[in-house]
Amino acid sequence: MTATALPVPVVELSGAAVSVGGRTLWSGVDLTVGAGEFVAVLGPNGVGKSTMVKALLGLLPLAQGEARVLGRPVGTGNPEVGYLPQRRSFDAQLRVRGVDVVRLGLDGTRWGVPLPLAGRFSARARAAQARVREVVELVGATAYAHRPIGELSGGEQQRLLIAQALASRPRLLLLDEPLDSLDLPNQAAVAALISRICATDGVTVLMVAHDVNPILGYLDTVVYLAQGGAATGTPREVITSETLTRLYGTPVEVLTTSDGRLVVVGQPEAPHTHSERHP
Ligand SMILES: Nc1ncnc2c1ncn2[C@@H]1O[C@H](COP(=O)(O)OP(=O)(O)OP(=O)(O)O)[C@@H](O)[C@H]1O
Repeated sequence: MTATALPVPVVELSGAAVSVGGRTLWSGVDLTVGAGEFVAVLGPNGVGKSTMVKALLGLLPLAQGEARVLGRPVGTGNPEVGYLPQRRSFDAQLRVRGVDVVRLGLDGTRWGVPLPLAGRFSARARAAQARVREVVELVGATAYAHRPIGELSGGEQQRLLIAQALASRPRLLLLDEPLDSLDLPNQAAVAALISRICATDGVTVLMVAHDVNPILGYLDTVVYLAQGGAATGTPREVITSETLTRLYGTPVEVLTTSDGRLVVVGQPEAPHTHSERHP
């Protein structure tokens, strides 16, 4: 009898540690993430959440342990990995349309160079247009995607940027604080959208976030980073008063609401600016 091959994990970290400038940010991180899972990377400011994304992109070598993405050692320029970096904003005067920004996710290097007339009607161009339409619809941005991106709200811009990252059909999407600067209803809406993308398209999403509450109901796995330690597992395993108090070094309480949802109270607030990097 032939044994059925187990699916290859999308993200695997084993005994992983990262150092910058000779300082260890986090260590001993073990994580296995499968297809279609929604994972949040959480923890206080400066603990190294973005650095974890950079390590998975192959931009920063691990100091210890091993990192594999889609069964292979991490490397740069993997077309199966989509990435949305932290803190993007568009100038209010920018006239480029939302759909053009999304299209950049397919052929970024050719942006702004008009195709020759014949090229505009080629099968390839038609397929690209169809894909842009499809992802714009998927993120619910059809109504405003033809407007200049600079005129759109933060939440609308964020949806179009997620569409851009999805355009090339990545199997892993790395999002660095995509909810930053969104109001609470928009944070919940974008979290619901990401969860839908995981479920319907089988895309694995690893997202850095500050506040766990708006996304908690959608997460399969959480990674809490803290100085000198880390905890990974399902929200129910990791999000406990005891674990978060230990990781943050300050009292954090986890409550269960009458309808069974977890709520984290007392998690240190994220400052609006990164004072140590942007005085
Ligand atoms: N290339 C680098 N060289 C030196 N230090 C760095 C480098 N990149 C990051 N750091 C430092 O590593 C630490 C972790 O940075 P990182 O951006 O990963 O934190 P974070 O948890 O994402 O923070 P935040 O919540 O504030 O966005 C910070 O102290 C930062 O200044």
